[in-house]
Amino acid sequence: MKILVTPTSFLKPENAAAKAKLEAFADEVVYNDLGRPLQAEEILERLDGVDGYVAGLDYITADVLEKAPASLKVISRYGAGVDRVDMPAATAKGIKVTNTPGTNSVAVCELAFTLMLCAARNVPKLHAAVEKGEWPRSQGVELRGKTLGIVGMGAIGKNLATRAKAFGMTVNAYDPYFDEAFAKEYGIGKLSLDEVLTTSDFISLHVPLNDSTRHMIDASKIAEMKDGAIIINTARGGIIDEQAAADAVKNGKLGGLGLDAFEQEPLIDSPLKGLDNVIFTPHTGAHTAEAVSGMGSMAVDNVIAVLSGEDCPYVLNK
Ligand SMILES: NC(=O)C1=CN([C@@H]2O[C@H](COP(=O)(O)OP(=O)(O)OC[C@H]3O[C@@H](n4cnc5c(N)ncnc54)[C@H](O)[C@@H]3O)[C@@H](O)[C@H]2O)C=CC1
Ligand SMILES: O=C(O)CCC(=O)C(=O)O
Repeated sequence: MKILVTPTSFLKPENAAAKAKLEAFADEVVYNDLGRPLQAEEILERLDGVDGYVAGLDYITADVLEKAPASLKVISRYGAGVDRVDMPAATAKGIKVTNTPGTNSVAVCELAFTLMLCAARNVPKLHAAVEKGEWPRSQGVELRGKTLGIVGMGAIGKNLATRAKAFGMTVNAYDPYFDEAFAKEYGIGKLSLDEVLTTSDFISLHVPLNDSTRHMIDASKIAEMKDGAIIINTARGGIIDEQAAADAVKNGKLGGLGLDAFEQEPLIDSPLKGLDNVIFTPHTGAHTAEAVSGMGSMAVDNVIAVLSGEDCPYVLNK
């Protein structure tokens, strides 16, 4: 068996046991030598003879899957999102795709909360000012008493909701598969998407990127939001129309943005850069010691289970 492993954080010490397990199972394990997610051509150059592929945030397009060798049986996503895997093409080729749901939900929720607090108090700007020898006594807002609107109340959205309640926020959510029992237990309001967007001081996005969520936050949706609303996106670039969001920060409609995910990663040229109270992190929501270890061990278990012909509950395209 030959396995390709591309998430560079898989090689952190937290994954020593998972790495040893994989290396004991396989005849050959090839690691990502580029130190970043792979583009289509770069994937193909590394797929020769590969049976299992533990995949980071690589762009696994239909073209890659059509040209993939017949040996490839499983793509084991190291993480929750599968938007960068062309699922119909994988299914057509008989390649199973798995993911690691829930392994990084606390890590991402804590980053979303961090971005929300940083935007509320303008922390990055204050830090930069103090570094320069300035001492601005800026004024922010408290989260207490504010309304948080969560779009997508799955693993991450639910973790965020409970923490926001502890901070004294009113929490409402939109999710087509709304979990009524959870909402009742924690006092979360069930609203439509438009109601969430028009009534919230903070809006946090936790939906997968697909055809129904692409640009779900566009200029028209932003226009209906409360003046000064702050949007947090730790889900995927592409859910927000970045040009529309940048324009809305510039003209004062939005109070700020906290972003961990972008349409083009890494973020090089972007209308979002250089704006007041737009806070970036480099798609690092899942990068805590705990989540890296959780993603690594489940991704390894998934690839081994599929290649061993065992039942794997995390196969998304049965
Ligand atoms: N920044 C990062 O490093 C990470 C980002 N993510 C992103 O966050 C997303 C959510 O992750 P989880 O909460 O773990 O997934 P999840 O599958 O537990 O939750 C997603 C929720 O979104 C809901 N949903 C689907 N379509 C919707 C729509 N059109 N409107 C509203 N709700 C909708 C689903 O019903 C589900 O409850 C992932 O798909 C991934 O893209 C996930 C992990 C790490
Ligand atoms: O950081 C990673 O490698 C994966 C995080 C992520 O975006 C996901 O779980 O979908």
